[in-house]
Amino acid sequence: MAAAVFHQSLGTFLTHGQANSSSNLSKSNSKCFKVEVGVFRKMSPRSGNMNVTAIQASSSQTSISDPISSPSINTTEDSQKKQKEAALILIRHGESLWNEKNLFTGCVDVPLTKKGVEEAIEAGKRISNIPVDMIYTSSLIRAQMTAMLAMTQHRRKKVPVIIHNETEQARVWSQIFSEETKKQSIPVIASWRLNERMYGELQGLNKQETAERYGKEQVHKWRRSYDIPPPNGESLEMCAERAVAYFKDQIVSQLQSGKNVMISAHGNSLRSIIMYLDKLTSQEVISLELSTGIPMLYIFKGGNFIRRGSPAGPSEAGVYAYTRSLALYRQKLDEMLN
Ligand SMILES: O=C(O)[C@H](O)COP(=O)(O)O
Repeated sequence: MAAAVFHQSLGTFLTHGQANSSSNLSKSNSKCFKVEVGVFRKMSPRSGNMNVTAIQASSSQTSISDPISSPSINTTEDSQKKQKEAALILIRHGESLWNEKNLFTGCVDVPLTKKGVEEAIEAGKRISNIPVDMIYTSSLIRAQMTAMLAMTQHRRKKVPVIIHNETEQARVWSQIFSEETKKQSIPVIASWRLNERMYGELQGLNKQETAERYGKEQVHKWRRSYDIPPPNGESLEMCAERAVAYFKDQIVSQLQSGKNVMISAHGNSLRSIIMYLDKLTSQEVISLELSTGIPMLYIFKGGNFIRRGSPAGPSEAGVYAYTRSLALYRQKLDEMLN
């Protein structure tokens, strides 16, 4: 399987990067969704029905403008639309050198592997049509590399610029003095609050060997339970206390003002944010797995987060593009280039 997000409540893997994954998705989840024409209704996870993942969108499903066919994105009408909706892209970093070695990583700062670099570039292709106004990353290099590599694929060719506010001097020395250049930049804000959960005394240990030593069940509890921390490390609950708080304090206001936001972070900091966005219970979050390098799209509208699922490929229009016409345009372009 190329990549997957597993969701217990869906009872299935949502596969990506496969030509027919959208239809698989529709079939496998047809019992779980209530899909109305042009609308994805979010069902209560607690009722046993499931949160909605996008299957397909049409141009009537969102009023966010098509950035290719409507380049005049700054008109009054468009900005009114933007006040109502914004896109939120979440991406777990690409494979790191310690993912490859199957070591607990947590807050140890290791870079991407070559495969991780490729995953980040591939992720960038999948979101290349979605205008990005702000980028948030953790303070760890694997998340920052992923964000930067993904943005190399973006159609708008804006330049991601890391904001340095750690000291007054850093802020002053990194100023930009051209309004035009600022417009062509995307601020990148790094915060340790989006870091991977601190894995305590498991950091640097091999996951397989740890399971053999302490038992699979115990290690699974450390890795996936909501409130059981690994020895001297953070539980998901503790990780949520900083990551979700940061999301609510710093990021939601950007979305409310209509800015499209990308967050490049980690398996567990993103699990805690997704738990919040999808209103998952502490039981449901146990089965939430995020693959490396797969962007996930939410639309923020009327104060709600509507999950659009993960970008699956050019033929799966609405999953990753705002409008069907944009997706078809993108598909044609991809076909011409390949
Ligand atoms: O920190 C790590 O080791 C991984 O990035 C996430 O690990 P997990 O899948 O054990 O939570």
